[in-house]
Amino acid sequence: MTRIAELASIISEQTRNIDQYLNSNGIPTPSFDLDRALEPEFPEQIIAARDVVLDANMELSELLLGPRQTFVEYQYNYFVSMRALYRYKVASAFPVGEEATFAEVAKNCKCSQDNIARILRHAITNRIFKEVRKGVIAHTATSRILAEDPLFQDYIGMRCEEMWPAELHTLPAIMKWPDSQDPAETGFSLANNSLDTMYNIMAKDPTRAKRFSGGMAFRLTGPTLKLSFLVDHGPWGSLPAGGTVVDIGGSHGQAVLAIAKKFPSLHFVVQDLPSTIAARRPIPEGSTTADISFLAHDFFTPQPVVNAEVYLFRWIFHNWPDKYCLLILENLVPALKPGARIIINEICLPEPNTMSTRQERRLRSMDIGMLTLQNARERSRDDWISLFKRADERYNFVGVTEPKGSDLAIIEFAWQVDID
Ligand SMILES: C[S@@+](CC[C@H](N)C(=O)[O-])C[C@H]1O[C@@H](n2cnc3c(N)ncnc32)[C@H](O)[C@@H]1O
Repeated sequence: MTRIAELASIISEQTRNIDQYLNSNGIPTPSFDLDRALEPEFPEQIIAARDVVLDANMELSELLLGPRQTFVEYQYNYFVSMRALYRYKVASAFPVGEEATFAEVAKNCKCSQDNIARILRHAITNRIFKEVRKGVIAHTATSRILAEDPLFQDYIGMRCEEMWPAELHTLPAIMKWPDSQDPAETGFSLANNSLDTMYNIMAKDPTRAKRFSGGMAFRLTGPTLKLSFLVDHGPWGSLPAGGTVVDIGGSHGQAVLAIAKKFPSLHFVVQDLPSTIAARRPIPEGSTTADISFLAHDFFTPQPVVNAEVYLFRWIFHNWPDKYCLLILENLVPALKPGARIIINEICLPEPNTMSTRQERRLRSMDIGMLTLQNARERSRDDWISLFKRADERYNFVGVTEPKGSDLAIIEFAWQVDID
């Protein structure tokens, strides 16, 4: 059997499994119709089947296109129409469920009719709106989310207005500052005509900062970043009752709250910068009986909570070049008791050829994204071990758990003792 026939057969077999699941659960077939704005919550085996289909489907398409056409067909100007939809607020130019002519949309968006028609017809090829009759459009599920979900709007804004220009400047930044470990020498800095870091640039513009954090919040709702992976696969059940877990850079305490709901006998401390701690949302009343406290702490200074059982870092180190990660880890050392566990919840980049190309592409894209924004990086298992050992030889690597379906692994170190 040729590879393309093999792929077609994988797709056929797994699609049949998904189809059977949808039928037996009364779930309508996937579509971009208006009423399909929300993806159903699939069980683990259906998510796995879907991944197999998507991986095989991507390989099949690329094989059939061939090396040159795969590149030519790549949508290198995807963000031109997407950015225009965002800037002109096209999705809000007419009500969901109704129709509008190009002329009406152009008038409401204060854009020329010719441009709006070209932008829309490009976007329509990505299933954002549909042209129901010549020159008349209606919403699809995608344009509906764009009209109704403020966090999705922020995400699109962040992609088009922040990431895209910064990506264009990433290579010039690498050439200007080779191997820089300075978060102010990046594509993002160049795109902003600045010699400052992304965080400082954002801090000067509350509107952009709010959009960025909304975009990040949207990303965090994605199925591959669910907190349940950390709750179900972390070491929480093996900790003594009353044991302390410190979530460093824990933002508003989302991760801690998820863990606390299942392990209420633990004591939790959420640390973040003073501004984040001051702006935090209160823990919803009745959501957990666990003891959760918040503490302003800069992780580049010595850790004030000593002798905790666990120090958790979720999505922290990938924001920083090695030089800064070493500082964070060195500042943790004086607080550690023998056997203290350091839990990292982040991407663990795969060894070559151990993951499907589609999934590896997603992780490698995140790595390039971190380079673009902060001269930071995603790390492999060897990178993690080397980083911790460079910080202090007494950090012992325990292991990596990679929950199925999760982009983030659980990487564990123990202080001074060997844990198998
Ligand atoms: C990518 S977010 C991760 C938030 C959270 N751990 C999560 O998983 O959603 C990075 C967090 O690090 C915090 N942070 C940045 N610099 C910090 C510092 N010097 N000290 C403490 N927290 C910091 C940010 O405020 C932000 O909440």
